[in-house]
Amino acid sequence: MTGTAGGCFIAVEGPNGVGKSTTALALTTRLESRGIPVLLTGEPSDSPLGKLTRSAESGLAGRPLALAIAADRAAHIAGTIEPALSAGHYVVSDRYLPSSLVLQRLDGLATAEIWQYNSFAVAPDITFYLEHDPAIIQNRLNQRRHRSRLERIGSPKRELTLYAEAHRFLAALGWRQEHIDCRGLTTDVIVTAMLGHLDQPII
Ligand SMILES: Nc1ncnc2c1ncn2[C@@H]1O[C@H](COP(=O)(O)OP(=O)(O)O)[C@@H](O)[C@H]1O
Ligand SMILES: Cc1cn([C@H]2C[C@H](O)[C@@H](COP(=O)(O)OP(=O)(O)O)O2)c(=O)[nH]c1=O
Repeated sequence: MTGTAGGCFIAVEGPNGVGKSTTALALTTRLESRGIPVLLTGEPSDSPLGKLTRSAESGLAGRPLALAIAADRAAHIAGTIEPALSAGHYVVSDRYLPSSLVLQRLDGLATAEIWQYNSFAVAPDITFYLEHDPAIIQNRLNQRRHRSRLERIGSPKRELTLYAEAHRFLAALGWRQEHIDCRGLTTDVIVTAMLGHLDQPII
């Protein structure tokens, strides 16, 4: 997506509980503080289709869930991400296609089938994979009152392994991806590390 009128598409990925939502919000706030217009978004999206997908997650599983997530992603790209980039905005997405390469695999699908449903997806300018000690992530998840079906069948360790496989798969397709080991790092430091990886580093 690079070159879209100054816009920059950043995906924030990583296992449940690693800190994606916290970091995506902090990244957005930091960019805005530098005068950059930013759209903070995420998947499933907050459109009616995304909300339906989110609420149906305990009832839908496997292939039907994968297709619903892919449909929401197609609408999210065409209706939200691309228009923001065309307007020269930065876009920060809390989860994107790599989440499907992890969560739909947890749900029993093979990578080839997941890719078949998602091959339309534009590559972000950069995708960040947040990583942490699986025991610490698990501790965080244990504090949550509600845990989704996929959160319950996965584990931080398994998700980290599947993210490493997703990284290899997408690297072969030319995606630009960076890992950030969050152990012992404050959110501010993580955001600074992310900004240092951008084509036009932001201080
Ligand atoms: N850098 C950090 N240091 C310490 N705790 C963090 C950090 N980032 C996030 N957290 C905490 O970890 C928990 C999970 O974060 P969250 O952003 O909801 O994760 P995710 O969106 O990946 O599920 C929250 O309680 C959050 O406050
Ligand atoms: C983005 C994405 C989400 N999901 C599902 C898994 C989750 O149970 C659900 C919601 O995502 P999640 O990020 O866990 O929700 P929250 O924002 O509430 O923490 O959507 C997929 O199965 N595949 C995907 O690619």
